Amino acid sequence: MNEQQFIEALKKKGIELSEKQITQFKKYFELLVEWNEKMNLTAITDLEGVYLKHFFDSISASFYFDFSKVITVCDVGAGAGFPSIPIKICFPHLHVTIVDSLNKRITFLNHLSDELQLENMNFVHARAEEFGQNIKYREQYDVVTARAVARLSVLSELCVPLAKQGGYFVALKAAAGAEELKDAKKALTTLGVKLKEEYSFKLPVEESDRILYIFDKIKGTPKKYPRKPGVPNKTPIQ
Ligand SMILES: C[S@@+](CC[C@H](N)C(=O)[O-])C[C@H]1O[C@@H](n2cnc3c(N)ncnc32)[C@H](O)[C@@H]1O
Repeated sequence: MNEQQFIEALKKKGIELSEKQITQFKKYFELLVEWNEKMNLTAITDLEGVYLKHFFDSISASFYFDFSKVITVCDVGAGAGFPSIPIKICFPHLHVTIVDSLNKRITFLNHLSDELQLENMNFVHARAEEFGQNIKYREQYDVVTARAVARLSVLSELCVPLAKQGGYFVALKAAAGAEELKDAKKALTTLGVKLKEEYSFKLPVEESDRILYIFDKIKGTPKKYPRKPGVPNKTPIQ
């Protein structure tokens, strides 16, 4: 998907990018490729791949979940900024917190955010399970997002404690998400979340399967979260 196809595809979905936003995506691509030479950010570095598999794929969550109705977003394990930075570019009113356990990626994101002149961004170097235990951050976000971080059973333990009561947990998944959902049923019930909506669709061009899960965090759910949730990445914090 080249830049023009990206602009057209978003327009069809009701997102009309301004010149400023088009330039922000261009700069994002350039910085991603430049920094990827110094540190491992992504295996996808060709323009068409980045616009499709990172930018468009991230924004596809907003075709089903209305980000214009929320303010605070926490993106768990965003790596090089996915899905929250492309979403933030399209919905500039959002206040976005990214938590990632790899400090090099946080350094990249701080630089990226300055270069793109993004406002109301907060980057935190931490494990989500520890971040979520901090009373300052726990149950603070309207919506918690994650893509390609862990299986749903573990991911829900990382993300749900951060969502406000009455807020949402939005998981961007590939086809394997369906199996993961079955395994995660118990964890989701314990955490007090309910599957609100589920959308299966295909990423254009390569026609690969995607599933978007939107979970509701029910008001009045138990405040007791597992003290030691499963940790997907056993390596020491870096
Ligand atoms: C495979 S990458 C995916 C990055 C991005 N979400 C994407 O879709 O391209 C997984 C990211 O999650 C981070 N991560 C893994 N476990 C984590 C945890 N427990 N808390 C915070 N970040 C975590 C890793 O450092 C890495 O940047």
